[in-house]
Amino acid sequence: MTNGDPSTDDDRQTGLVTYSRTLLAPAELARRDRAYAALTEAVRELCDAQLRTEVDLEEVGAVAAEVRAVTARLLTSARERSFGIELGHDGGAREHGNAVLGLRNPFACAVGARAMFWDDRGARATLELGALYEGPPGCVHGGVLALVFDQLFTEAAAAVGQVGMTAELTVAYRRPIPLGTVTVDAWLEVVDGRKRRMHATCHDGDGNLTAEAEALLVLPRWLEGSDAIWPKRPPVDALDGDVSLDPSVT
Ligand SMILES: CCCCCCCCCCCCCCCC(=O)SCCNC(=O)CCNC(=O)[C@H](O)C(C)(C)COP(=O)(O)OP(=O)(O)OC[C@H]1O[C@@H](n2cnc3c(N)ncnc32)[C@H](O)[C@@H]1OP(=O)(O)O
Repeated sequence: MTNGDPSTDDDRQTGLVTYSRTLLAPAELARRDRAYAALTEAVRELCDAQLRTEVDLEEVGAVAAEVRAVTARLLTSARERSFGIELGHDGGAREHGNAVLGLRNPFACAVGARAMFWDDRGARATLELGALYEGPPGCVHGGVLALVFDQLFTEAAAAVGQVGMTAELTVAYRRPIPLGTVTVDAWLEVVDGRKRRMHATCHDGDGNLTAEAEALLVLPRWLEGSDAIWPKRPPVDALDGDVSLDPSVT
């Protein structure tokens, strides 16, 4: 099965994971990633503007027609299914459709300098969760935070070489989280065979502890001893430097 994208070859199957491999030269792949990252950012800005605009209704109608026309242009050539996982030239995995950190997903909040970073105990991120992520008025949606924790736990486990899938996730919401800057931090606490027990915190922009989470990650039986490839993330010291939109792009 292929993913309908002529720039990738047939899929490689590892357990339940399907990989495709790019057929593009490295420079072309990087050029393409930059172009799609710019498009994604533009769409993200559009979504925010669409949510907050107060232009008159005639203008709203005109913009809706223009956006539909743009959508039709994009669909003149499009994949038939989700992005999935591709393998880059360095063998690294590219999951550009991922809902939290996908390079081509406008809903993703952990991209560029806001990426999820790895260190020797886990992973963390400083995110900007604006109006698009609202739950209680002026505050971050609890489900959005659970989504962020779910991905962060996976990252933290991978950072210390203990990959797994989320089997259980519990969030304790301690106080409302104002929209804006949010810092999340996750680490591995206990490994018991294929089970990994994780812990995480969330702080708001003023440094208040707003939520804590626990998760049980399990290395799936089908993944044990397999050659599944896990994405690599930038080290935490990249936080102070220039972070590319996609760490797999060199
Ligand atoms: C991973 C693949 C990627 C590969 C390449 C990379 C690609 C890069 C991907 C990036 C990915 C990002 C992803 C973001 C984070 C998600 O969104 S993860 C998605 C949400 N989670 C899921 O879809 C998981 C669905 N559940 C499952 O697939 C399976 O139930 C599990 C969790 C893998 C476990 O299945 P299993 O391997 O058959 O485990 P099993 O042998 O039944 O149990 C093992 C142990 O775990 C315990 N256990 C299992 N489930 C539970 C549970 N729910 N509660 C309590 N205990 C449990 C069992 O009791 C058992 O304990 P012991 O008897 O050993 O003490």
